[in-house]
Amino acid sequence: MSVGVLGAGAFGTALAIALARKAPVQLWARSETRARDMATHRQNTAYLPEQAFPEQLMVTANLQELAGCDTLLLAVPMQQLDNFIAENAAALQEKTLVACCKGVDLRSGDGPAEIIARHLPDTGFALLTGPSFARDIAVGLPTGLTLACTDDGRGQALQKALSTPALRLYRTTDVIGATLGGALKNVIAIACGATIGAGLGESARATVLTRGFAEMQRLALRRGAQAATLSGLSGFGDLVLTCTSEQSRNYRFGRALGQGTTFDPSVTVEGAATARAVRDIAARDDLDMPITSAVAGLVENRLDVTQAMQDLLSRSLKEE
Ligand SMILES: NC(=O)C1=CN([C@@H]2O[C@H](COP(=O)(O)OP(=O)(O)OC[C@H]3O[C@@H](n4cnc5c(N)ncnc54)[C@H](OP(=O)(O)O)[C@@H]3O)[C@@H](O)[C@H]2O)C=CC1
Ligand SMILES: O=C(CO)COP(=O)(O)O
Repeated sequence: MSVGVLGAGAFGTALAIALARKAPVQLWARSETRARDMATHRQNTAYLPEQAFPEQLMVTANLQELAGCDTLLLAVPMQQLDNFIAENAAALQEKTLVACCKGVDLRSGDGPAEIIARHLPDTGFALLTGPSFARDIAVGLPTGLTLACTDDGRGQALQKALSTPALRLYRTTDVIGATLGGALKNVIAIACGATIGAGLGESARATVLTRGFAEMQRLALRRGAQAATLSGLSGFGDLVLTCTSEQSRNYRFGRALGQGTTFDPSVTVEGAATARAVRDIAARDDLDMPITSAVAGLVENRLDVTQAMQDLLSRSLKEE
């Protein structure tokens, strides 16, 4: 299997570094200047400074140079995926595409699998997700991930090719569960960050995390996911990581909302758009997702954290 990585941000670069420790990898950046800078300095100074590239990592801004790769990892942000696939469909045909993004597209309400199937219906698809910070992967720290693929034969081949001594991939055919777990944990991480930022305490955060997990399960099970996927790495595992770590951009964004401070708008915060997309899906499906709705309200500046918490606490009492 020959692997290329499309998207040279933090995650794409980290995956390329990890995989290039065992076999040649091509990393594609959309910016010629960035690609040249990385090739010269053998590191990604913009997104992942001080992580030296292995010898077998090649960088390019020319997609044609990845023509020989049979497997392409897509590491662009979720809200860019639709346009990215549409613009580059010709180069992506007849490849196996492994989406590495976490979220739900705001325009269509779709996840990566549906978006790719719409543009490239005959292309092999898998999703790589789970609790993993880019820097940890790049450094070579032990990390467990979920590889979701409906075609289990393809899934087994990808699991083998993309696992390394430090990166341990678990396999599932439940693409729906893996997609929704990875998308929704970012929304709940914003809520947890806001809770801590507003000084509401760690007990409150534990409640938000746990009731957030109940929301994740409610939506995912309704959409056909398996319960075991939600309690696995791509669901519960990533939820715990993202809701409790200062490394998480979603958590830090939520904390800034809670503190009433500004947050750099150029930073990728997948949970912000996903909260709005999922709030709309839940309304259509007649599902109760109060924490997700509260996060959508915070992101849209219709609510502040005090009001959001007041709304959540004043709901009628219910069974767990
Ligand atoms: N960072 C992490 O720890 C993890 C991230 N992920 C997921 O990976 C995905 C990517 O995140 P991450 O790498 O962190 O994000 P970053 O913000 O670090 O990087 C985003 C990258 O995508 C590129 N990009 C943006 N839009 C386009 C486009 N239209 N066409 C081509 N390239 C584009 C950017 O290019 P440019 O620099 O030119 O703007 C940049 O290289 C997200 O869905 C995230 O949830 C998953 C697990 C861990
Ligand atoms: O998905 C991640 C960890 O698994 C990265 O989280 P952030 O996007 O919040 O930084």
